[in-house]
Amino acid sequence: PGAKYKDPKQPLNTRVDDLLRRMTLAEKIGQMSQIDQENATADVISNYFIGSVLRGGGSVPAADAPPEAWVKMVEGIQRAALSTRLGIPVMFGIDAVHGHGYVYKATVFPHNVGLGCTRDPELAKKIGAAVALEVRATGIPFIFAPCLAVCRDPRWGRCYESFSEDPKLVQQMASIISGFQGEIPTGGWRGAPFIASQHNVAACAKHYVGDGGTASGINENNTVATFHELLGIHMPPYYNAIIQGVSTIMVSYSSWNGIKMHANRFLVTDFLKNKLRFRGFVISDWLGLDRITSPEHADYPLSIKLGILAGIDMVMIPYQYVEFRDDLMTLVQNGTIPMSRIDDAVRRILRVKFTLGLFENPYADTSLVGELGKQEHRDLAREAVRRSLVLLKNGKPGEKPLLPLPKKAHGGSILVAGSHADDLGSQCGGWTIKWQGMTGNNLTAGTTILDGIKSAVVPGTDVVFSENPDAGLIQQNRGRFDYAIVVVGEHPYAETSGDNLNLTIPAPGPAIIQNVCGSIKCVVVLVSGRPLVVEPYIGIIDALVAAWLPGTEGKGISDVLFGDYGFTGKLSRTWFRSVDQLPMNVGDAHYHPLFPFGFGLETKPS
Ligand SMILES: OC[C@@H]1[C@@H](O)[C@H](O)[C@@H](O)c2nc(-c3ccccc3)cn21
Repeated sequence: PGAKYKDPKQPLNTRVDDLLRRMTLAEKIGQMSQIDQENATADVISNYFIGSVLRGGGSVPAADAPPEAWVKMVEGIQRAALSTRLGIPVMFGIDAVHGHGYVYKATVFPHNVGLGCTRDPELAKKIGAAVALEVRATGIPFIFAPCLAVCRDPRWGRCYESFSEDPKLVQQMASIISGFQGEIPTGGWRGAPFIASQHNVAACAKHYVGDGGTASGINENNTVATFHELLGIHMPPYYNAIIQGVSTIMVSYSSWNGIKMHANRFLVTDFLKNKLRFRGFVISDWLGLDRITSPEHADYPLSIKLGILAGIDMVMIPYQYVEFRDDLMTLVQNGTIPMSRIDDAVRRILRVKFTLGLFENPYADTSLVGELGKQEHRDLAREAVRRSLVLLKNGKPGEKPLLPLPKKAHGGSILVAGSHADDLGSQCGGWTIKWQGMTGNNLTAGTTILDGIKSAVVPGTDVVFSENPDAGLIQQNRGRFDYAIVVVGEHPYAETSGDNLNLTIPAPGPAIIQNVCGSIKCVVVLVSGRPLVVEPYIGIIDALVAAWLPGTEGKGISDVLFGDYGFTGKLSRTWFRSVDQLPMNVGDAHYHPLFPFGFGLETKPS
């Protein structure tokens, strides 16, 4: 009969043990190696027994590639892996962090900071399930999501990837994992990886642990906290992730009290693997081992020794696979790293691959290509946009509310102004088509906020769009407009490029607010990854809406502005008065925000 590990009727652990004992050290190290797709040729995959490939820095099959092209690319890599002696399938991973954002015409959902404002775990699950289908449409079974950071300082460039500053709200939204992977059966199955079907994907809870607590929000920096504070603020979401059977956990670039997380055996092995009984695999971040030293890669053998002994199982190398293999081989052969550590890593990786069904289904289910960007998913994203919006002001003191806006202007025109009114890329933010995101309207398929406004007003209504209207013109024409919608905010960024100490609305946003709102009744819609400085303008603004980074479904904003739906969102983060107050989070002794955590005005559907 064939080898036991190839028999799906065998118990999982029997398959793992049977396969492990057949593997050479080179094959084991291969399984621990994740390389970037840019160097994943058939020869490299087969000669180095590569276990995983990611789409990382910047490669796509082609510009505007359809799902079939992604399927073909992943298939080529898989065929090479299956041609090896033991035929262990490769696991392809990608950052589907707000929908399958890297893929042309995928549905792009609101980034996590906005989803947190819905406070709806069931919505999170539905989104997870939809994203899993869009990822599977491209033949990919593994995503580096969700980010479970508890962002404690909005100056951090990754704060929009965090559901909230409040660990309990992040724990609630961690239910997105049950959408990605499928709902774990009640009872039994504690801590072991769980993937329900070929319509689900292996998820990755990241970045373990305390990524959102770095000093002054400096990316990849140091989180100063007692163990009690770490457990109280940053650890809770990982309990929820493990209970849901999360398959993988990614280690943070950051340090805890000066110790690099990628070298922290106490937290990765003693606590996560032994105390919390996490049974999936732990993956490093990109060059995470290299960055244990400064300068990075200064002593790769030392980096590998510290990272692997800390408990990292799979290494996102992503290019130095020869050096990684050679150095790790040496460290095992000279006894620095025991074979038992290697076997633990490979066992965990194989457990996830068997649970994913990769041995039985190494190739894509091409019947799913139609799931990418499906209207049903776009409708779900539009609902998420509606429910993520937070109404911070509605009418000046003593004046009647401005929202919901009338769809029919009373004789006048409607002015739409601002850099973000007609910019699909900016409303999607980072991790969209490109790592850093893009501005403009031809990056993918979607509707801008302006598109939504135009389709919401009654036909014949004059909507005037001026990205950056001249102050004089506004003055002269002020009588012409019933009201104005000013859409301004941040341009796309990701990771360190988003670190920002002043958090002011980028120019020319403030000038546009002052020019327009100084003359015309205005609602300001802020497109940003986090709270920004608004206090200087709040007096001249009639209504203020936090829209966060809504993604491709811009109609979700006009749906609520014009009253088809009411505002229901509540702040997932404290809205500071001034950056001098930061960090300032709900529960702090000194807490004098402009708008507190949980704040949000409501309107009824009109
Ligand atoms: O894309 C893979 C992972 C992602 O999952 C992590 O959340 C994130 O920290 C990350 N940064 C880089 C990355 C950083 C600098 C240059 C090139 C790539 C790569 N990655």
